Amino acid sequence: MRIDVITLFPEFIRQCASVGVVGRAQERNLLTVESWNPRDFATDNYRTVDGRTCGGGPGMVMLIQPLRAALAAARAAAPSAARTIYLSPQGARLTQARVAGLAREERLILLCGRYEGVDERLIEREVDEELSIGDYVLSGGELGAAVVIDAIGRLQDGALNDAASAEQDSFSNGLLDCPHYARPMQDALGAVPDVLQSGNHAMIRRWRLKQSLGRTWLRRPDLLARADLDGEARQLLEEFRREWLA
Ligand SMILES: NC(=O)c1ccc(NCc2ccccc2)nc1
Repeated sequence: MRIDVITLFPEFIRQCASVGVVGRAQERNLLTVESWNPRDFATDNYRTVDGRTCGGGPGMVMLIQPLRAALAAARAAAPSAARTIYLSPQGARLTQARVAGLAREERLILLCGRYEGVDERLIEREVDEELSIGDYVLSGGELGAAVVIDAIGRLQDGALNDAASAEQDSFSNGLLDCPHYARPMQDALGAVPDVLQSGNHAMIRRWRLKQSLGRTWLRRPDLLARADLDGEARQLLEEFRREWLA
């Protein structure tokens, strides 16, 4: 998969995509992340990329011309068509389900706004989808792009050493994740739950599912309301609730 990022801070994106699982995915040629700086495509002597807001008001808006030229260069850099995504507070909320869909695309172009954002005409004409990583305003779309790159990168086949861990992630089944423990089994902070030391994998699977259901019930009832629970899950949740309320 190839992701091209249009950003005034290419170094930031390059760094984010060079560490950890995403960096390894790039080394394994599972993912390519390239950045394009609109300032390199500005045609005036001052390399201007922003302009005053028409109609007055505070702040600046990113100009059409440098962005269109950078987008055209990014598109021309590889043969296949690319879905163009604009990171903005006005976008649809990013969810794991949406990430899973985007992870199957062959190419993405991520457009990062700065200042008050991008000229609306560019969004209408060149952007396929607006995405928001949450209901808050940042100084730029780059952190949103980094989030999208990370969430998608780790889902590329071969990126995670143990593919199962992507399946068992929080949200991959619509529930929160269960608790995790490592050695020592006994520590000043407490003991690892006995079931995890039992070696009984059926019991361990049930315990983990029960913990995920219980945590989702306690912390994110909104997710639980949307989850499609089978018979076993409903029974385990009931057990958890009974024990919790006892
Ligand atoms: N919540 C998000 O995903 C997000 C994305 C970008 C951003 N800041 C840049 C910007 C500001 C205004 C209009 C368009 C882009 N802040 C938050």
